[in-house]
Amino acid sequence: MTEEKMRFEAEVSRLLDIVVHSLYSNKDIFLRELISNASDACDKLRYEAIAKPELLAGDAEFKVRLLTDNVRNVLTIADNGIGMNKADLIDNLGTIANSGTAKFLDAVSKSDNAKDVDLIGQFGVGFYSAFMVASQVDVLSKKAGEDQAWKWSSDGKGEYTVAEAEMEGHGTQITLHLTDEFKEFTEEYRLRHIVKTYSDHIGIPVVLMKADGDETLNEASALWTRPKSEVTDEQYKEFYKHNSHAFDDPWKTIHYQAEGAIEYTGLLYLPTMRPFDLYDPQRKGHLKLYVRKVFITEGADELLPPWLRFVSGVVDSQDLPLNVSREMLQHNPVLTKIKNGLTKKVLSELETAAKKDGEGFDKFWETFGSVVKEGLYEDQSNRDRILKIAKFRSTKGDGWTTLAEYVERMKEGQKAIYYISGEDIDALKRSPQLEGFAAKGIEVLLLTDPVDEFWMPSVGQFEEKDFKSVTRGGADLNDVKSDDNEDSKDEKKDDTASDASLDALIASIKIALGTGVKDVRESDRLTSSACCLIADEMGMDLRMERLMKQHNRVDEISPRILEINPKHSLIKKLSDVAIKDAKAPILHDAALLLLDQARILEGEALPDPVSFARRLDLIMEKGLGA
Ligand SMILES: Nc1ncnc2c1ncn2[C@@H]1O[C@H](COP(=O)(O)OP(=O)(O)OP(=O)(O)O)[C@@H](O)[C@H]1O
Repeated sequence: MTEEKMRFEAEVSRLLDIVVHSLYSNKDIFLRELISNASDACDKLRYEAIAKPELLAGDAEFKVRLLTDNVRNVLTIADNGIGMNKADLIDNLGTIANSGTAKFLDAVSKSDNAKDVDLIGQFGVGFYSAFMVASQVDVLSKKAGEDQAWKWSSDGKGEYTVAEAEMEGHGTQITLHLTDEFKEFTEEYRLRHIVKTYSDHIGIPVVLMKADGDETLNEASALWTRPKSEVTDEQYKEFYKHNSHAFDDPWKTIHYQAEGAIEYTGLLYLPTMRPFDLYDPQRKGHLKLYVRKVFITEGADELLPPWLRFVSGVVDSQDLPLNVSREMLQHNPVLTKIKNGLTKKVLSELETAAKKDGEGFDKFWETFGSVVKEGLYEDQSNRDRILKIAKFRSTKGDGWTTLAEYVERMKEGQKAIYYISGEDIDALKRSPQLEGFAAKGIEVLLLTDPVDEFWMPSVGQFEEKDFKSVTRGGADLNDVKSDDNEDSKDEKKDDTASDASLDALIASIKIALGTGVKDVRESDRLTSSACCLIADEMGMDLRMERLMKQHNRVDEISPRILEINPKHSLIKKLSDVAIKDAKAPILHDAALLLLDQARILEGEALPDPVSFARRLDLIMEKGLGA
């Protein structure tokens, strides 16, 4: 028998090192991981056997068997699932096949403290957890439909061997040579307890092989097929962890039976924590499709819209044919109906939570709101319902607000729902474009998710009120009734540069800036800043355009409108100069400085910082009377 010696991929060695050096304080979970893999292997064979029943070779009673030997200190976990051939063993147990594990390593390497349990808690390292309790692991496996069995062995220290082997039937037997410290895992009571705690929901029997007769340790009926009243919270939680490869607790568990035209059982979970790969385009969801308890596929886009991709669980259909292939799932009318049903169910659960559990819902929104908002432009049929539960930050207080609450607070004469968007809440709050709104007591929504730039233009309205960016077009603030003290301020005409002098200043700024700006005009939205940039009414929103530029979706930022504040003392002084001498050299430098200042306020890079610095020096020198 030839034995091949191979080295683990470097990443696996690193992973093993972390696992062995006590990643999880709770060692019991190695058994959950191995039983979970065994049950997945049985699910896979059950599915393959639909088309090729001969793969079962007469062994259709799927089960996981636990064998112990407390003299040799050995625990074996055996299944009659799909099995692995030589290539599978090398691919699955010698490299990082699982993208989640690769991400895990990535995250650990970025963390200062490799024992950062919160971070690590989000990941499962599956098979490799066996090395937490064993000094050597042997995997004997035969793939269903093949004749040759293989044995994989390793002490987890950098190398493993693969050799031809003998084995009856197909499946996988994982033998753990336990270290003395973990002798307890050959004790029947320990295994009974662990299986009950972590693997009770597994749909196939987990059987402890004993001298005095075998004992099935788990319930062995798929959890979702049991009546709700017979499932405990703990069991729901464990199933969530197993099914979703998650380590948090679910925020909501939705277990229901859909009856009528289409019959299916849904067991859906809304997580508490954001899965680390939620924005990874390669990510597969964790909603599994079963047809009458036979596993068909996982993470099918046909089951849930992308804006609900954080939902995990199981859907078991009565109406699909058992031999449905994964390819046949696309455009399948039954599946489309199930998808609509699941979406409505989750939405109504969210609506109820928004009404009855404000705090819980706010936390959910904080974690998943940016994903749910994708539904506002992707899912026309549910747009209105999503818009009603959507929450926003605003210039009123630090909490969240709904659009309905915003509308209730709108000022007399205010026609639009105002918003400003950008990357950072605090920077947004300081935007000069907000000054006039603040002075009139008008609330402005503060949007910081990139997705906001996409749904805003396509949704356009809420309760017939237009959404309007405060960085685009006219502010229309004159129609809104001011708070009393502000009215009197407005009336103080001598506070403002005269029309004629302001016109002269605007004309000279326009000449100085040329095509660098689209227009220069008087602002009604500024109170304390001298100037700001605004996008054209018809143009793209300032921040939207910047975002598109970052993603190379537009080549050039288009010229903006420079608004100047006629009440600002600098503008007044410049206006006085302009009316006396339109060609005064200071006006040219001042125009360029004002534009650069407005760019800085926008958080934009200056096109020519050297000239900016030179001009600033010059003006400072003049100020010092040099
Ligand atoms: N008992 C088994 N029978 C057949 N294949 C198995 C078995 N155990 C593991 N494998 C294979 O090895 C792969 C790696 O297993 P591992 O537990 O490391 O990751 P995983 O199960 O894919 O993901 P996770 O650990 O996040 O649940 C599995 O995807 C599977 O293909």
